[in-house]
Amino acid sequence: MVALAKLAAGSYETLERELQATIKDLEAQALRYETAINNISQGICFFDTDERLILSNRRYAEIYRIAPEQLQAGLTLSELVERRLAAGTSSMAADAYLALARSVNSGTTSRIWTAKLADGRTIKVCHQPMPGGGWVSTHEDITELAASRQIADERISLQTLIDWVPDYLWVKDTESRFIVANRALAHDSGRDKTSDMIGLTDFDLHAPELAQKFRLVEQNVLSSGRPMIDEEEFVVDASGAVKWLSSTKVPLRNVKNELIGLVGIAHDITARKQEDVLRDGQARILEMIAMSAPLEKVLDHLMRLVESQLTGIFGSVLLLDKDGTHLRHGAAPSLAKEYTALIDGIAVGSKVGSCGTAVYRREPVIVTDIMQDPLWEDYRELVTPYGYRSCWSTPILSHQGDVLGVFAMYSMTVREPVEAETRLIEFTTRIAGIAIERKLAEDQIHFLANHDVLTRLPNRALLEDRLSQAVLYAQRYDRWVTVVFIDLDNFKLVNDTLGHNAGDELLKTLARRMVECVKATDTVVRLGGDEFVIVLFDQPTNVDLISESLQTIREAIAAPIHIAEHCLRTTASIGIANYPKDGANPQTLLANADAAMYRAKEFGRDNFQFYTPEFNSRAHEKFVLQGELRNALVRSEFSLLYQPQVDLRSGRVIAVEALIRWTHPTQGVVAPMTFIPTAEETGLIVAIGDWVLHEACRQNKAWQDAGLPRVTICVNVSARQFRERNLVSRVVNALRDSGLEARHLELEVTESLIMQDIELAVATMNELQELGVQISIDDFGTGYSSLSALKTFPVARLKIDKSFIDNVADDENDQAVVSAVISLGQKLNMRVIAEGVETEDQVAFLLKNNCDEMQGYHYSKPVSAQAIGKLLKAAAWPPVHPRPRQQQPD
Ligand SMILES: Nc1nc2c(ncn2[C@@H]2O[C@@H]3COP(=O)(O)O[C@H]4[C@@H](O)[C@H](n5cnc6c(=O)[nH]c(N)nc65)O[C@@H]4COP(=O)(O)O[C@H]3[C@H]2O)c(=O)[nH]1
Repeated sequence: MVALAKLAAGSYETLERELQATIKDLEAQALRYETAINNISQGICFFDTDERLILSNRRYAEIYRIAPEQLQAGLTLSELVERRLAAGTSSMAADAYLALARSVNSGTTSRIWTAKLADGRTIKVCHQPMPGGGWVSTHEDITELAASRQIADERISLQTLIDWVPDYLWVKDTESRFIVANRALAHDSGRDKTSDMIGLTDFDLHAPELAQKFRLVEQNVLSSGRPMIDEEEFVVDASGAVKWLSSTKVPLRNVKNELIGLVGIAHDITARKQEDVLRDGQARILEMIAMSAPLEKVLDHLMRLVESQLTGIFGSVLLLDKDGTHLRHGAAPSLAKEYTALIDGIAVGSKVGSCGTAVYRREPVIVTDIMQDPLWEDYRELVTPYGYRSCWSTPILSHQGDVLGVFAMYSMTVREPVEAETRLIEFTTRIAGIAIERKLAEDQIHFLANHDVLTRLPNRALLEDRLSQAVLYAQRYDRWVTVVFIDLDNFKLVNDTLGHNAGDELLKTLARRMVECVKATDTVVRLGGDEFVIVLFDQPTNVDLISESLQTIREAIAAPIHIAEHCLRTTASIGIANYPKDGANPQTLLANADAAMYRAKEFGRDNFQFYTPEFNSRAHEKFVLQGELRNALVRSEFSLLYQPQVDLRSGRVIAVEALIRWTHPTQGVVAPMTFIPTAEETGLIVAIGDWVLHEACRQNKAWQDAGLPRVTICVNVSARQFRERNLVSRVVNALRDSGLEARHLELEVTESLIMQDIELAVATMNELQELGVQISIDDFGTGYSSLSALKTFPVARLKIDKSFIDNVADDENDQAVVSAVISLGQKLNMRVIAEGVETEDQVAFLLKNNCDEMQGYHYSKPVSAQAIGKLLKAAAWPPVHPRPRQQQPD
């Protein structure tokens, strides 16, 4: 357009000149352009939209080995492909190539790829679509670069590969020398570079035994040609840590299949192994706890288990003392023994190292540097010689949250626990808590099984054991053992009058006193109720010295005891048996001390008796007696005698006392005092008493039915009978069966019987009185009746005990007592009868002192029912103090 304008305006010559110049310029420009294109190092070609070649350079012709003249403009893409195929520089078949090229050409973005030519060269192709259609592509021969890259890649990637593997990887020759080792193996073998491993053997890295073990395994692989797969092995690495490995060792062959060494790979399974050890260890410890293994052993195992999991850690368990203020050694298998001895018994407090403080605070105390932490200020000197630098303590708690002890981990380095250690602390304190709690529960069960809960003294179960030990000791050292059997007198009275709490308090006080007055090696046992046994260990072979100890015990028991507002004095019946004189074994000694105690009771209580062999024959007799008594009722061997009771003023028989007799098949007539106590002990008295009641009522009714003057029949009731709940209904039965009116029956109860349980006694007496039955107090004066209590008793008569009557004629004291009782009884509206009256003087005294009635040999011994019948039949009553008409021997 510019040229035409000029043509219109100027001359042709000018135009031609300008045109020539422009053509020249363009030609020069094209030449420069072609020169430039031909001189670049990459092949280049341009194609138009019709896939016809616009331009290609020389390098392109060179790369594809096509003569430049065969690459004229206008050449089609498929013709070009044909030429490359012919030149052997195509990367694929013609169709495939055309398909690929067209798919690339249809895109709008550039693509780069590497083509591998048929002649082996590698060409990098960069393809760029042109805005108006067609494309330009550059081609670079990178054959050499690719080759060197490949070599570099292979080399670098193999080492990199194996170095990145955290497992151990190695290749060894047939002499077990390392040819290749990865970084992990070199590092753990203490080598800086992997190349430092080359040529080394296991003997350069491990202890000889371990190296030999590896050598044998590898030689086995090499000689058999069979791989070893996933075998567990352990090594000690350069840092001294033990590692468990799962190793695979495979024979290595060259292309000719010749054995040239082996390839090994080993995977670190230490963590898994530790988990296994921990799991197995935990199971083992729980089993030990379940099997009641000693606590020290369980804790020792636990500490070793903890230490097996960690490196450079020492475990320790301290147990909280019963007093709750001190810590005792529990287990610390790896701590220095001297150190554990020094901290044994350490106090709990706010600044007592890690352990004492952790228990005090009831929370973990982590001391990372013992040398700096103020909690250790007072203990630094103590710990310094052992080099412990950090101590992490955690209280061991029961499931209820009570502190049982403390677990500590000591380390020689200044640090705090890592996560794994914290987990292990939790695990350990939990297991230790279970073990300690179990032990405490067992101790408690054991204590309860062997001790009396009230007094906390050993019980019968422990007695034999302690006594056996004492006997063994005495045997060996030629000493004595003294067994003291103690039965408190009238303990029941305290229980009944002051209540069970007072009784318990009394027992506890006496138990404490007994313990205080014997040696620590002696044993005080509560057998139950009010019975105690003391085993005096290691006694001198001298009865006098033993008596001294006994006297101390008696005094301890007798000292006043203040309970609430009461001041009590207790006495005891004590029996003593000594080893070896009175028995060679615990059972005999106990039985003989018991027999001696009974003897003391028979002797009127509040005394002690040494065992003598006669006690045994007595015990034997008692045993036989019991058997015979059981049969006596069935065989009707019992009978009753009757002793008259006379009105002192009128001389009339106003009552008769029924007194039992036993006609023994071989011994003849046996007096009641011989068998009544045994009948009481065995309970047979209840049946016997029932029989007496029925027989006495029946006899009295028989006398009445015979038309004889009416008298009261007096029947003795024993304590045991009185305690029977159905005493009243038994009395009702006897009255009903006999048809006797209640007012003609009197029950004699002893003063001590009433005092055993005043409330119950008064209630029963009231019931009987309501029936119309009379009550009298037998043996009055021997018991403990207080006057105020006496007033409340529904009692018709007091019987003054024979012991006061015996000497009443001469003894002023007895006279005073008897006259006092007479006036007392009369003031209380009771009649008073004197028992055991034998002489005229006694009668005279009684008459003078206004006694109401009397009973005794002076008038009549106990006689048969017939004799009483005759006596009653006599029409004329004897004068005031006559001799009886007839007397039969008792
Ligand atoms: N030396 C002497 N003794 C005299 C005289 N007057 C009476 N006695 C004896 O004194 C005892 C009086 O009976 P007790 O005090 O109830 O003492 C009775 C009573 O406690 C008990 N007893 C007797 N029969 C029975 C019974 O059927 N049941 C119960 N539970 N105990 C009975 O046995 C005890 C002794 O009975 P006995 O041997 O029959 O002895 C009787 C009687 O024979 C006397 O002037 N001089």
